[in-house]
Amino acid sequence: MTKQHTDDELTRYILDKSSQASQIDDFLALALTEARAGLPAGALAVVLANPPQWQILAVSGVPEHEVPTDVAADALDKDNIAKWNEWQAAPLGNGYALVVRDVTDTSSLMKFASSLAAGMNTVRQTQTRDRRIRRLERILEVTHGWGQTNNMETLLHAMAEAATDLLEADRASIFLWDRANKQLVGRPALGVEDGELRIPDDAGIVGQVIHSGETRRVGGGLGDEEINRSVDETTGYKTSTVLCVPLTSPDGKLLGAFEVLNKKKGHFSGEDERGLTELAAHAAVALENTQQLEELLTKHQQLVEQAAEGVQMIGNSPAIEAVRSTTRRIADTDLAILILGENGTGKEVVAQSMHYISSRRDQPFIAVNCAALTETLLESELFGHEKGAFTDANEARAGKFELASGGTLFLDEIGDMSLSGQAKLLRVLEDKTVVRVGGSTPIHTEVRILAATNQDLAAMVREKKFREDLFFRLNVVSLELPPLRNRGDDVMLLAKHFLGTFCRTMGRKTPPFSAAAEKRLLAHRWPGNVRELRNLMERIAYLSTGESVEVDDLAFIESATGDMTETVDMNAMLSDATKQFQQQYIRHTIDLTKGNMSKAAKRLGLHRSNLYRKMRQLDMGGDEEE
Ligand SMILES: Nc1ncnc2c1ncn2[C@@H]1O[C@H](COP(=O)(O)OP(=O)(O)OP(=O)(O)O)[C@@H](O)[C@H]1O
Repeated sequence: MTKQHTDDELTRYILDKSSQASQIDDFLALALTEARAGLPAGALAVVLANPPQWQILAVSGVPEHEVPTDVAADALDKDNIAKWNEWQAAPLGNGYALVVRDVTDTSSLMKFASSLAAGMNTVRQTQTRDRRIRRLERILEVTHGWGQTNNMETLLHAMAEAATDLLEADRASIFLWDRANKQLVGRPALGVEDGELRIPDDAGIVGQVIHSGETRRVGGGLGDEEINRSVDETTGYKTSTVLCVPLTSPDGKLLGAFEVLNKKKGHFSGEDERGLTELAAHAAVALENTQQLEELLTKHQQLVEQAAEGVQMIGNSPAIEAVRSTTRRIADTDLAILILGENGTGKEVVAQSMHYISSRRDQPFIAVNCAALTETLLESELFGHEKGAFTDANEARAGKFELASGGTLFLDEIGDMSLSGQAKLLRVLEDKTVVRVGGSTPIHTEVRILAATNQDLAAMVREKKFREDLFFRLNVVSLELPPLRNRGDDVMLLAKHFLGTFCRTMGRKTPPFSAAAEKRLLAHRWPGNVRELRNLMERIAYLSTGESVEVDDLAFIESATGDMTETVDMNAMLSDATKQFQQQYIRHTIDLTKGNMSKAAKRLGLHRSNLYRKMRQLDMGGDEEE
């Protein structure tokens, strides 16, 4: 048999085996054994350069540790046969090399090396095809049940689970595109309170996929800076690798994006990309079939609308009209606003209405009462803390400034904030960043601040209890809510509104107010303002039993028959002081006569109709006649 003949036989053998093999190891074992006899060779090995190491894939006639890798490195470097003593090496492409000992015929060696390289390629293709088939089978297996379920939540969970499993990732989320609100709704959003993550539709990698309709693979040193860290901050999760594909329905409608995070080993591959694309195609069909898709997207909208409807600022008095119109005018600015007024005058109501008529309405409204927490707790509540920042800080936590980002943060009782808290607040207002307690990294936040107080902040500035720079910053626009006693007939509007609401929840018909009861309500000083009135109406709804609300039902009104304990503001102008005194004196007299206006007028030496006129002049309400 000629040498040429043996070489050809070896080549045929190699190609034959490569078309049957499904595993590279099996193929190499057969090929090397055959070549040892055919070439012939004393020993053979196939190695892979995997810097800084070498991987020995197969050996014949030599233990693994005796395979010389330097000669293989030489061969790869010059892309040609290399020699070292009785050893030779030939490159096989893609970092693979064949290493042989005691081969005399270099031309046979080269022929064998090239058929071995071709054979390895064939086996690799078979392996890829097999993996693809297995992946498709697995996809069919997991997606089989999807068509049956009509429950969006279950479906989304199943999809995320299938993706994490199939792609060996740590997490997966499906982002549905809420076009109307330019938002992406992430489900399931593990680690987020109430399981829903909403981000602007142009944020981060998912945003790019939505807008370009193209797959993105990021992380592990490639485009890391594009990962949206603010989402990580919300979830407390550290994203290192991301694969995100568009979620497109069969008729080409872009429904959202399917994202997997953190490949357990290494980075997401092109094969992972194909796998997720296939899974996404199935997911899109299943999702389209659930009627809940629309519901999910509209649910949030409905919740926002409900919340917005719940915030009603009742009142027609000129002072309230003025507040309402200023609120509308400044709602869509990002200005920090100071809302002033006694306790219970509706400062939070104003803050909420401003939020719900602004373009921030789809984002959170968060209220914090600065007087309710100790100095340390308040700072960690507002600015968040890093792990170990203080004894109980077992893990890092985002503060309200971060959580409210994109929305509104209402800081009630701002006068009670510590000076160091005030310094941090100023920083948020000036450069839109917060630094967590115990941390040093500034975190960006797009929050709008509305602050409220019933204290005299200017006086506090003089006493050095409140930072002057912060005061000026907050005081650019301020809104003043008048006490209820100065809102005239609004008292009755509010009383009827509250009584109606409470009676409806109790399933009870709302009783009307007797004329005497109305007068009594209008004459009261309302030291607790709207809150006091609301509480009173709640008690009446539960406790009164008559067809109408009578003066006797109002016995709960504080100091209704009490002494005249009110005082006139000694800093007021004479005309205001006189007005205040007259209001108080009339109220006191009406209280004494238990709301009997004729008796009250008599005691005051006035005709009854003159008393009503006087009350109207003094903004005390007072529509005519019982
Ligand atoms: N104009 C209004 N229309 C309807 N309800 C109101 C109005 N003003 C206040 N309320 C109701 O009165 C109660 C007290 O209002 P709110 O909490 O807004 O007052 P506040 O000034 O923020 O009080 P505090 O200073 O004590 O925090 C709430 O139940 C609120 O819904």
